[in-house]
Amino acid sequence: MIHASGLSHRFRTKQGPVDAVRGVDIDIAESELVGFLGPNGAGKTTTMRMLTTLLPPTAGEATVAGRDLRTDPFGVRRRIGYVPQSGSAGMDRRVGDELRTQGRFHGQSRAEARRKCAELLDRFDLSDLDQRPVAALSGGQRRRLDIALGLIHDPRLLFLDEPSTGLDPHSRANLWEHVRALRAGHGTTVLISTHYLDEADALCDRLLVIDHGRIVATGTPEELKQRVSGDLVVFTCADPATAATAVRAMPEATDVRTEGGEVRLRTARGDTALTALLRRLDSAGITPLSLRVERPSLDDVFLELTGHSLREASVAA
Ligand SMILES: Nc1ncnc2c1ncn2[C@@H]1O[C@H](COP(=O)(O)OP(=O)(O)OP(=O)(O)O)[C@@H](O)[C@H]1O
Repeated sequence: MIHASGLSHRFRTKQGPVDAVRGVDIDIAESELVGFLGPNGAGKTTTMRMLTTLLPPTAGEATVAGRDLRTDPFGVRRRIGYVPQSGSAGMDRRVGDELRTQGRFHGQSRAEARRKCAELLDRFDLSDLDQRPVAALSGGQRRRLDIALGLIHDPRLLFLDEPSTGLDPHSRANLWEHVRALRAGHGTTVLISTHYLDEADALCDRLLVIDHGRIVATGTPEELKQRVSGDLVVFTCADPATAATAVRAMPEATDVRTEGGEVRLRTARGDTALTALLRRLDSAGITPLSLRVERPSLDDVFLELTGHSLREASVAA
């Protein structure tokens, strides 16, 4: 659904050139739900603006929804939906009119546009605001309208640039429910950037991690977490030093340490290594008193890949 190679964008500023995106390759299959993660200024929005034809690449090429970005930008636009970070609704328009007009613009009949508008107003808790001017909406309400506008024509490919930012938990849950329903019902492909790592972890099939304009990792959330440093297994027993010596002989265990009366070790898959660990301890005559497995989080992945925590970066922004 998206094939991009060597996609780059250089902004020219008075202070000199800014290489916002540096030779990005992206392949996204039909119906994939892909999370686009990266710290502030990593190049997510610039990449999305190129893929949605809003910004010409300075190098590279891409096919988006089966159409060439450079030679058929209108073909691309007809097939995609884009929810930018900043609002796309006209301030002097009424909420319902804006949605219905957008539906008509995409070729829907009057009745179809009315039906889709009612469905989306309901989905995003905007039904009471049908006649309200956009300028009189709160920030969260406006954000929900932006998302509804991007979804009005049931696009085959949907780009969502930090759609959850500014939404309350209830609206976030509604948004994700809608995104999943779109995929289940229509096979919609979705590229979504988010700073909510828990969302990305739970809901995306695959993640792309970008930093300083380059893709630094791609994989399922599970694959990325495994790549980092494996699970942490922590156990206590009567004699931690002897236990640590016994565990060091295990090929599955790395970085075996004793700390505060606990034995801590890293292993690629904590769940499968547990049986081997328990056998090993048993044969050494050691009985564990407590044992736990800690899986790496996506924030650990971030820290390892980019040198900083996404959580800290987004709080600071
Ligand atoms: N119009 C512009 N002119 C000059 N530099 C720009 C412009 N737009 C973006 N940049 C720079 O390009 C780089 C990438 O910005 P971009 O907005 O793509 O990052 P991002 O990953 O979307 O960040 P965020 O998470 O904060 O939205 C940054 O260094 C940014 O300052």
